[in-house]
Amino acid sequence: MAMAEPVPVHVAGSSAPETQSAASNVLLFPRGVSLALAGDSLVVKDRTQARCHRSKLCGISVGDPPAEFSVPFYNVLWTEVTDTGSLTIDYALAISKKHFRICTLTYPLGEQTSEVVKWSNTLLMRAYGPAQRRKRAKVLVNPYSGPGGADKIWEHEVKPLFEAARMSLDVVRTKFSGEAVGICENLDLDSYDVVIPCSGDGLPYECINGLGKRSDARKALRQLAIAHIPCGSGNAMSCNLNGTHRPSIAALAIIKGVRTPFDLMSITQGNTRTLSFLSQSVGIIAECDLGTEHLRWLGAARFHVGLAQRVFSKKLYPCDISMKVEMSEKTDIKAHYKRERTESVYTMRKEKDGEREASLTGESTTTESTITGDGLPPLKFGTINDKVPDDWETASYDRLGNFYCGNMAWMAPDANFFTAACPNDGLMDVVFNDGDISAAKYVELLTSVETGHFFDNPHVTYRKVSAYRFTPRNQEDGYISIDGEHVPFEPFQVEIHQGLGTVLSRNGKYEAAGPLGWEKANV
Ligand SMILES: Nc1ncnc2c1ncn2[C@@H]1O[C@H](COP(=O)(O)OP(=O)(O)OP(=O)(O)O)[C@@H](O)[C@H]1O
Repeated sequence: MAMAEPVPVHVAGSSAPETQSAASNVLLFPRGVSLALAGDSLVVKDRTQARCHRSKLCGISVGDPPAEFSVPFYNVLWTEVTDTGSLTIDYALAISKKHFRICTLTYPLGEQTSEVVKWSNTLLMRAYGPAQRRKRAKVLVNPYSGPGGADKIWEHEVKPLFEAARMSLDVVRTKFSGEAVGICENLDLDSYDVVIPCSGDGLPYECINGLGKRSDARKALRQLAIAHIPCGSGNAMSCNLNGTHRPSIAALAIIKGVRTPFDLMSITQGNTRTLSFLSQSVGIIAECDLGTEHLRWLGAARFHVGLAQRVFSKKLYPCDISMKVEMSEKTDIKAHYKRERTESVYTMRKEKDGEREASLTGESTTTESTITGDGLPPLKFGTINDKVPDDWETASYDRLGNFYCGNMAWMAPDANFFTAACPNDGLMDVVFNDGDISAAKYVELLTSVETGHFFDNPHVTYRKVSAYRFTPRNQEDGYISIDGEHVPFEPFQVEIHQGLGTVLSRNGKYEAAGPLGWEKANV
């Protein structure tokens, strides 16, 4: 980090009103050094600082430093005029497609700092936009997530970025399965803005269920956002909200993340009620997810290996499915998606100014959440133990190969199963297909997930539903996966609660591209 000598700076335009609007965004320093707020970037003219911006060949810096370089506002982590009279700017510099390095610009100032303070505040405003600055985070690191390595990821790739962004961090390394449930159940809501699991999708599931167990569950789920640093093998939450499964890129997305209302699903099974944020599956996908634990060391590849092993078996999963179908035509679903993407004003949850709901009363539970509510919204359609409502569509499926219900688009990197999913449309996306199609067709079907053609594949039934019940038939045992967790092989019922939860997202929407051609849908 190079330091300029301490001399008064001049804010260009401050003594020349006629040019002020164009030039007051520029700080001038001696020897031709300047910092300018231009478009969506900070433009730095400073050869000494430009050394780390030299072009790279095979990762090695070559050539002379450029005369100037720009730092996207998105990458600016913090800026301030320090007590000792220096202007500092911390930013994240992409050193590869996967990693950032933190760089600091420091310029000692003279006496004339009020204009610089103003300039620095403008830079902060542009760097953060509507996102909350200096978020107060409860961080939960699962050392055993995915292929392992969450400790290192947190220490080396994530924590330095959060610290540079002046976030306040309260970090817990989880010691046993289920610990995050208790932590979130007992968290002081007013001390944190966000809970950040550094894990796979298992820990966010625990966090949401911990908040859901509280007597003030609705308030807690609304007030505390969940954000995700990807350290597991699937990392769906981070893919959808941060647009990446790379930890340091996710960290920057969280620093700049906006509070976004997020649908959650209630699952009733036996006498329990739990929350699901991601998916439920029965059939080939559930088996791949839950039957490949021994391949955990493979990271994301374990799902591919699992699929390849099972595609040829043509196993069938007979069942009854009842659904409250809201949309069944793919053209209608594309139009709905277009409306959500382009017209929705309900994409950002305001920061905490008077938005907090009154605390809800109710008994606090320390054991499994029971069906009676416990601060969660009441169930509109009853539970698995009630009669199926008359207006639901019920059918028997003797040849089912896969049933998959999702609330997010990507289930893993490159696995955009629920192309039309939206974060707060109050609807779940359901896909299912027969299991006795040829292996070649199956492979084509699964490949179409990666190419973005899955939604339009004629073998795929795609629906938007607000509730459903799944009842397995004629099978002794099998896999049911709720957010990747193994639950008993018993009937279950699901209903969605619009905007019950809050997440941090990069843009107030999912990062997936949507079903092909949605832009041209007739709305
Ligand atoms: N210290 C720990 N020891 C053992 N299990 C833990 C510990 N901390 C958390 N867990 C459990 O590990 C499970 C898996 O966690 P996590 O989601 O982080 O990783 P993952 O399953 O590898 O990710 P993915 O869902 O992407 O495959 C969670 O259900 C959690 O309860």
